[in-house]
Amino acid sequence: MGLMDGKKGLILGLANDRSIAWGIAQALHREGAEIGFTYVGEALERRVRPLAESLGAKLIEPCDVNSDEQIAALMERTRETFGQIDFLIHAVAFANKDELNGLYTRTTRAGFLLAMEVSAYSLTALVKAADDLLAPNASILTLSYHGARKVMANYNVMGVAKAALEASVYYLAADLGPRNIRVNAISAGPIRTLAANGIAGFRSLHRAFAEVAPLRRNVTIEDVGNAALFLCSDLASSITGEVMYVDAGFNVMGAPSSDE
Ligand SMILES: NC(=O)c1ccc[n+]([C@@H]2O[C@H](COP(=O)([O-])OP(=O)(O)OC[C@H]3O[C@@H](n4cnc5c(N)ncnc54)[C@H](O)[C@@H]3O)[C@@H](O)[C@H]2O)c1
Repeated sequence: MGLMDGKKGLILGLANDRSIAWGIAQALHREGAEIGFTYVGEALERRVRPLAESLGAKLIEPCDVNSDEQIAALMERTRETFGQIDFLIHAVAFANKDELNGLYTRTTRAGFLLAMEVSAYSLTALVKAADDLLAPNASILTLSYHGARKVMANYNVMGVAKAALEASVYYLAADLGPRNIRVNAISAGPIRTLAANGIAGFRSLHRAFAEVAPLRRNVTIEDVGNAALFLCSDLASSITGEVMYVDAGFNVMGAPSSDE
């Protein structure tokens, strides 16, 4: 018996086998979930399709979250393939590389709006479009980062977008709670992925993190996948509106320990 037996849903944000979405997909699949995947553009489709097929995916569709038409088409295909869905995983974010270095005060209007649209509004757009597909007990999950709450050098406009994303989790949880639909976020520690490559100084941030975190290590996509599995399963049936840290404890530290 798997924790996700009989559950079906969508994962948006798979780019390659280093994606957090891949860690989540593997954990949910291992416990019996049936998963549909999306991709953006042909280059990513070539990477996503074989990964999705290796998990027996019946639905692999394009979806640029900035397009209401593509979101609507995705939900139509989802209805045909699955009927209702029990989970929706949003592992999507983007900001121009130019905005992810130096001073936050240099953020452009266009760069701000783009980061907000892809990284924050898209969760609301997806939930809105999936509304009548969501089964009672469905679980919605997004990915945040500590830069939403504390200043992280170079994270800049993405920190502001993640703050909006976390607030969206609260409001969506309040709206959908009466239907027993849960909405949560995982705030993951830094992981070397395609998206993380765009952030200036990420390598040294990644290294320093493991020196400061109470567990003295970085987190993996498997760690995040297992936490996502918990939040999407019935084990977490009373948890909603929560931003759960999966960060080896980094967020509780004020100053680094002086034990070495
Ligand atoms: N890697 C980290 O250190 C870290 C830490 C905390 C949170 N996160 C968050 O985890 C999530 C997944 O990122 P990742 O690190 O696995 O990187 P990733 O590059 O593997 O995934 C990012 C995904 O966003 C998708 N995307 C970008 N623009 C899109 C659009 N317009 N429409 C649809 N999809 C779009 C990309 O195709 C890609 O699949 C993101 O929200 C990211 O901010 C990452």
